[in-house]
Amino acid sequence: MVSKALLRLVSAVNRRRMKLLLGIALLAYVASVWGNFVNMRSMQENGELKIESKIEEIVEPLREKIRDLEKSFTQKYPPVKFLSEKDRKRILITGGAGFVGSHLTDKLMMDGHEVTVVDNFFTGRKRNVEHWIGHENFELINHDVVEPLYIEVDQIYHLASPASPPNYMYNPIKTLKTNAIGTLNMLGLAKRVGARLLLASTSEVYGDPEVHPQSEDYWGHVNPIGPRACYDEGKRVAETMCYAYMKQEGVEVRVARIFNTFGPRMHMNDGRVVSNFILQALQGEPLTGNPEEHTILEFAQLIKNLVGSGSEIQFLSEAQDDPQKRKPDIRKAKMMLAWEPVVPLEEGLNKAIHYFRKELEYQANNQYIPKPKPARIKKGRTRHN
Ligand SMILES: O=C(O)[C@H]1O[C@H](OP(=O)(O)OP(=O)(O)OC[C@H]2O[C@@H](n3ccc(=O)[nH]c3=O)[C@H](O)[C@@H]2O)[C@H](O)[C@@H](O)[C@@H]1O
Repeated sequence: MVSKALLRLVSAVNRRRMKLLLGIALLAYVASVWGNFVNMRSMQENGELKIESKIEEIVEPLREKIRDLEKSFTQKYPPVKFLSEKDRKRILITGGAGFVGSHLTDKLMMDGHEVTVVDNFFTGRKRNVEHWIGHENFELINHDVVEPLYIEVDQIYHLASPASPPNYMYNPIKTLKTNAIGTLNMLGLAKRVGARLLLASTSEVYGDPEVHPQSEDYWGHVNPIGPRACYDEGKRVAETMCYAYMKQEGVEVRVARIFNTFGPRMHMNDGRVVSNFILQALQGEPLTGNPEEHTILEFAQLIKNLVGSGSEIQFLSEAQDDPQKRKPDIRKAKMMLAWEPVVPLEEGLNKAIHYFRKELEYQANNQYIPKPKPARIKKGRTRHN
């Protein structure tokens, strides 16, 4: 009896235990299912976050591209003055994509005129005037002035010609054609439309000058068959043609004899002293100074210091017909035009250095670093210009 009662008691206890155990197991099961569910949820959320950030990584540069595109559609041009029809001139600038021409383009555009740039891009570059492309007052024509040009304009600035020795000596006959035939064509155009023409001439019309400084009435000292003659004589005949058209045809002409200039937008391969020295100093190469010209040596030292370069200064033999000394006598220009240079040497050099540093970076990014080369005459090659 006792044993039966004991068994019932034990089994009752066990049933309760079993129930308890079952309850606990059920709870554990529910908890684990819930846990898994929560885990999966958070994994899913994590996954969603990861996907979202991946999408963001891809989309953000696209958004940036769209913003750039939007900006380019609403492109802001440099500020342009409004000129009435009466005051607004139609101006042709030959060589307007070059170093000097593109700055003139900026000035005349900002003054509110309609500017047509004509350039064959031998030394000029589209980059120099790209900020005006699309502007209603601006037009860019790829044309060689050796070919006639028929357009209607009020003024002509005739700058088209290579201007640095390596460039104009590259193809001397082409340089002669550009200055002779090109200037003839522009004067013919000026005559037909009654436009005033300004010729960009050069200090090289003085050759290796025998007077110092050089004034407008000095006739010059040019070797007519030397390596620089294509440019020197080309510009001299261009000047002669301007005054012949003035006297014979009544064309209004102006001649500006530009001395050695330098600054932003100068071509990397220009080959003149300032760009050569700056590029050499920036690239840690020797500055090739002329021994006879003390001022050139000073110049080399100044550029070296401004660049902060470790380049040495190297003395080479001088180039044939290289002018020994040149300095403009600007008294007349000052008196009649109230003109005188306004940018001090160091400021101008710093601007040029800043520009060339950027150009070197640009070239390096495009895997091409040109080095200024000394001028040389190419022999035995047929050209078809
Ligand atoms: O050989 C001559 O006897 C004549 O040469 C020129 O007259 P022309 O050859 O008719 O030429 P221009 O009108 O002066 O024009 C010179 C060049 O400019 C070019 N041109 C003319 C006009 C124009 O709009 N665009 C243009 O490119 C023509 O190719 C032309 O060959 C002189 O102007 C005349 O005085 C001279 O008598």
